[in-house]
Amino acid sequence: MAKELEGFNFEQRHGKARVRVGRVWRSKDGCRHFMVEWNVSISLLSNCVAAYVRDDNSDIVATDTMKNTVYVKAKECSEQLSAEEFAILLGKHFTSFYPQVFTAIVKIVEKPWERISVNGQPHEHGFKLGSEKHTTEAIVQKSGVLQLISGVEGLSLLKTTQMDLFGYIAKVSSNNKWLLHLNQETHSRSSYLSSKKSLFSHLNIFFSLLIFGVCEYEQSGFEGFIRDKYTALPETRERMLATEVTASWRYSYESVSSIPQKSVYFNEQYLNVKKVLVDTFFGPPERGVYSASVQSTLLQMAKAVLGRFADISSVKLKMPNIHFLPVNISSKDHGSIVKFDDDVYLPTDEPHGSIEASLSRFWSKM
Ligand SMILES: O=c1[nH]c(=O)c2[nH]c(=O)[nH]c2[nH]1
Repeated sequence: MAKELEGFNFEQRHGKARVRVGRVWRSKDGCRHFMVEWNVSISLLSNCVAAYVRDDNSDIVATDTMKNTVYVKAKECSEQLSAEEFAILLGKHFTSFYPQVFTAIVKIVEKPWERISVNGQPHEHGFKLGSEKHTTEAIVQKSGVLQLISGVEGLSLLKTTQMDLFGYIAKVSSNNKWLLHLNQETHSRSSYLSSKKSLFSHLNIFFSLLIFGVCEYEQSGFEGFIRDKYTALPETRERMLATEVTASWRYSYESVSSIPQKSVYFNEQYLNVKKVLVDTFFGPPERGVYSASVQSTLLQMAKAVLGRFADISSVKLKMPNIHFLPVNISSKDHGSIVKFDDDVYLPTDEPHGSIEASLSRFWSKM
């Protein structure tokens, strides 16, 4: 909240960032362990202007106390809970325990420890580190008003340029039981290409098109953009599409008392949303889905989330376009040494395209 101070607007907050805590819970028989590792950042909005203007710290909640509180509350949580619930629990504590504090902002990044399987059997107490991270931010007011945002960061996704039309049809045919008899000598793409003029091949193409309708076999392209004297990028319907998704979504629960009571509800929701994002990016396993641009894929992903989850009011996606550059090498003496044929790429991480957008329901406040 802005305050007038000696003719200026003044806003302040203070907190403790990056408090790391691990918590283990055990099943009733003690055999199965559950664990989380959280990185907690707390920011308190409070009436402590005197500390800035009069060297009077009497209204300050020490950031060291905030750090200790994370461990005390983790200890007190005897049942496993989600990062969202822990963030809300901390927010409720700071805003109710201290008269000076009117708002608490608690962010948590959960490290992706996943239960390991040994010989296909889930291990009782063994974990390995996964890749993308579950994030959350709870903003809790003294009145109990809540804003709850969850997200995922570091979700790296890539779809390769799809094979050409004949390769695609060969794959479709060889995976399709009732076409298999037409397809005895066409399991590999090269044998397919060498026999592509045969009657069988034409029948394959015919039946494949019949079954799958319009043959949308490319996975990603980028065409029809502005061309001018600065533009060198060729148009394409065949390219690698790689990104590292950062997504955040706002839940529609508006008070701490209205959140679902099921203890790991938000963990389940995190997995559900992530699945919808990933499935929408890739499309069905056999066919995939064409991406006309990162922008178009991003919007489809955002729409899928809002379409699927009634308790999510808005979603924000950041999807850098991580370029895989075609490799073409030629020498003065030998001419072309490597000619790009949708096969050899130079992976890069910078520069990268930066594409982000958010989508909200009309009644959303995000
Ligand atoms: O999907 C894309 N969107 C862009 O805005 C863009 N710009 C660019 O150079 N390549 C791409 N690809």
